[in-house]
Amino acid sequence: MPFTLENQIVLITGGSQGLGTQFARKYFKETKNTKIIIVSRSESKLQTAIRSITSSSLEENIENYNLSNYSSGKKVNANKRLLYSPCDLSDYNSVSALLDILLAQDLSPTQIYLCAGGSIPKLFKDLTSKELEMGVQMNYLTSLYLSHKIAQLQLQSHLIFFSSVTAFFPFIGYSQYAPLKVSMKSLVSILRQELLGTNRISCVYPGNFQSEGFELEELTKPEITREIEGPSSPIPVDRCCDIIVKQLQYGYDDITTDLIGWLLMSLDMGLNKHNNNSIAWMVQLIVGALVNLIVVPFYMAFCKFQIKNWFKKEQAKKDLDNKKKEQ
Ligand SMILES: NC(=O)C1=CN([C@@H]2O[C@H](COP(=O)(O)OP(=O)(O)OC[C@H]3O[C@@H](n4cnc5c(N)ncnc54)[C@H](OP(=O)(O)O)[C@@H]3O)[C@@H](O)[C@H]2O)C=CC1
Ligand SMILES: CCCCCCCCCCCCCCCC(=O)[C@@H](N)CO
Repeated sequence: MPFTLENQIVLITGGSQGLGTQFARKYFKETKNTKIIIVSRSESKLQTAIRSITSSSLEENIENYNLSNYSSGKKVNANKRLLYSPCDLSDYNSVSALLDILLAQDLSPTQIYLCAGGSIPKLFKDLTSKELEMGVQMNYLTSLYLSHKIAQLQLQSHLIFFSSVTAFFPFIGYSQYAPLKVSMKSLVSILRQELLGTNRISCVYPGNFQSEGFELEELTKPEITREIEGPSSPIPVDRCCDIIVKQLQYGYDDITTDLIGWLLMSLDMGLNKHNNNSIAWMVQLIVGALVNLIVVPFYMAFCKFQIKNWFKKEQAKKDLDNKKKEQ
């Protein structure tokens, strides 16, 4: 079935900012009949997103957009195309309640963008237990619980998961985040087998793009992490959104958003990238095999040198600070 924006019911998690809001904006502006529901924990952020998408004045009663205000007795107005619903998707019961409301309002989603996620880049030893827990909740449980409910309800939604380039190459500074994005890749592979024939399942592996989340992670990102991810300079969020939609329209289901992401995915083809036998896939497979053989051993030696050097510089800085304190 061809991928279209029109005549859909689109559920977007992580829709209160960043890429999620951008998808909602694109559907709202480029379609006439598609209904869009944005979900995240914070009602105020969702309302801000609604106002920015509809460029509606502050006076308009924003509560009219709140799906939670409608019960089975009070139906959503048929011409209401944009709605929001506060929901902590890392809480299973909240996810169940969200789906109950959607089904009661005849809003069974045809497309679901599982954008909720985010990272706190730090060295592993510097992370707090709360930050570790948040990493699992935001980057795995939010997608796990929602896709589990979709599978149990046997809804035939097109599921679009969001992993990251770090799933192909987890590296220093992303211990709170990358392991969960690798888990996302693994879950997608299994669901493609278990939901074969009922759900189209896509997985996006973005490189860096500008968003509120990206700005936040820059605050704690170790310099060595920034150095390694240098080749993935952040692209505008609208460009990232358009790249993803274009590839979905081409029929691709393993999607990257920049060249380095494509290259790193080529190194990770394995048993799970054979779901769209095409020339593009063949080229990527051959490039990956050659680069794995010829470039990767040298790059990994260089990367190890970079990291060792960085630790030496950090230690020198600490020794200098200690000397100053002693004087
Ligand atoms: N920006 C980048 O460079 C990259 C991002 N990605 C991935 O792309 C996706 C979108 O990224 P980006 O736009 O930067 O995201 P942001 O960090 O800007 O926004 C994250 C969104 O997730 C929501 N969210 C977080 N936790 C929960 C929860 N428990 N339940 C419901 N909603 C939740 C937040 O809303 P609220 O706080 O209201 O809950 C917010 O809307 C993420 O999965 C991210 O990991 C991948 C590679 C690069
Ligand atoms: C042949 C070998 C060449 C290897 C080159 C290595 C280059 C690594 C680029 C990594 C880019 C990581 C982007 C992370 C985006 C993300 O998920 C975070 N912003 C969190 O949101």
